[in-house]
Amino acid sequence: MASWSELREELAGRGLAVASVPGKGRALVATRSFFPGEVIVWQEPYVSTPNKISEGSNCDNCFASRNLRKCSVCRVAWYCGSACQKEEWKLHQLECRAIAALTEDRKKMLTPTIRLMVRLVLRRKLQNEKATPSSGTDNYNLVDALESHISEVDKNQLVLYAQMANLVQLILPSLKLDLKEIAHTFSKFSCNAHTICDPELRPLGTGLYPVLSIINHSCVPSAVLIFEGRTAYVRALQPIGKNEEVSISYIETAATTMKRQDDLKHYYFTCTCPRCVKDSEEDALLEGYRCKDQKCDGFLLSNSENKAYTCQKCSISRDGEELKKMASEVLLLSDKASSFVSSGNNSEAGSMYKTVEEIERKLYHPLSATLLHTRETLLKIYMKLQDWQMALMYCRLTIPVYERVYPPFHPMIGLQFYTCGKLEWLLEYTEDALKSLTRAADVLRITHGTKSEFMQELLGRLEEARAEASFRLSDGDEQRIGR
Ligand SMILES: C[S@@+](CC[C@H](N)C(=O)[O-])C[C@H]1O[C@@H](n2cnc3c(N)ncnc32)[C@H](O)[C@@H]1O
Repeated sequence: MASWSELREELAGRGLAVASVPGKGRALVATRSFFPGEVIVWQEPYVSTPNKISEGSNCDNCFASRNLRKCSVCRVAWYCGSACQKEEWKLHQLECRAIAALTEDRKKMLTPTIRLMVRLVLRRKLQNEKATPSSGTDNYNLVDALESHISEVDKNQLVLYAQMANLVQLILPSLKLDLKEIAHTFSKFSCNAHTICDPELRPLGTGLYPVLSIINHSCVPSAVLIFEGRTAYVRALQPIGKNEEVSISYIETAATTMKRQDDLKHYYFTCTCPRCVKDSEEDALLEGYRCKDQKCDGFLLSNSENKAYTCQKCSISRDGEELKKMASEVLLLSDKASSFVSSGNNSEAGSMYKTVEEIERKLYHPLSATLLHTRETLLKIYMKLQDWQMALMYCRLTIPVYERVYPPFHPMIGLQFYTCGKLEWLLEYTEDALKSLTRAADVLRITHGTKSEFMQELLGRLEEARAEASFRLSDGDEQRIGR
């Protein structure tokens, strides 16, 4: 199996090194500078699986979602064509035999996590037997070295991991597995496996990328992880200097410090990034109430026992009881609205969420995360209802908040401008569409590169909007000079 010196060599060739950082463990560090948008590192998964097993949502090999055909033997794996089937064959043939022998009830227990482990065991076996090649960045030693936090995992979780290990043994009866090691590896999955997403950040599957797993978290990350198919690319979001650590975000960062720390709990560390140790103003904006004076953008802090909340900008106070009453009304209505969403009644859900948004506007700061999420929900609902005008209105309202909570080159900002641009194009607001698509391309060029089908489509739309805008301009000029 490939050695650590091979990994060091491969990383050195890319301008990277593995360092040990007190309190963080291993870290990926730049040994040269990287410019925004530059690919720092990319990797194919050691193992991966689509999220929807048996339903055929994505090709097992390239994660494409078109022209899928089921493996006729195991009826679990899906491929978009014979090339992908061939590429996966050595691994799948072992998996296929094992799955095909399962009863229908056992097959139902084949969750993405269990399947990922089955594939991991088999991939290791293939490399050990030299049936498939290994390299400095593609070998089981890298999986072995992953952080597991096993001594901190709670008892109930350990029992669950042990049961899951037993299930893996039942699926692979011909192999004598070390069940303790398998349970330990499930714990590694929990803090190292990556969710494979499409270009619009919708989750498609799970993969283990042991080199990318060396990268630590920051709530103000210097890099971003984006997938093309199941290939993972880490690109710089800002200039990264020599000897600087490369960081990505493991969580949704448009949230208060408390929420972010809570989301990071299953990684067993407390983030000490600049955003987490800063004062509470940003949190007060994200979760706080708005000033009574609708023109004031100050944030409110409570006095003793939350009886009143005082604006830190103009000193006007709001009554705590009245705010509490409004907040519980919002909760009640949101519950009802979400049950309409679950039952597919989008039209009722839309009108109820609109009422929620109106109350929230009076209650929360314009940059509040709660208000943002309501507007995101309204955007989705009106997209489903094909009410483009309403969808555009809510999309536009989310952008100032995105620009406040995300760094300038965050994919979420680019994607929201893209949605805005597409809606404006549909509604024939050509000038606005051109502006939004330009902003989208400026951001997504950095986070997604320019080569993928997704980016080519965006750049094509941008060209189209540019041509249409200049045609309209020249047409207007011609009309003005009386032709
Ligand atoms: C995906 S691994 C990252 C690489 C890891 N440092 C290692 O040594 O393998 C995730 C784990 O790294 C550590 N980690 C990541 N980001 C951190 C941070 N900002 N501060 C402290 N520890 C961090 C935590 O132990 C976390 O569970």
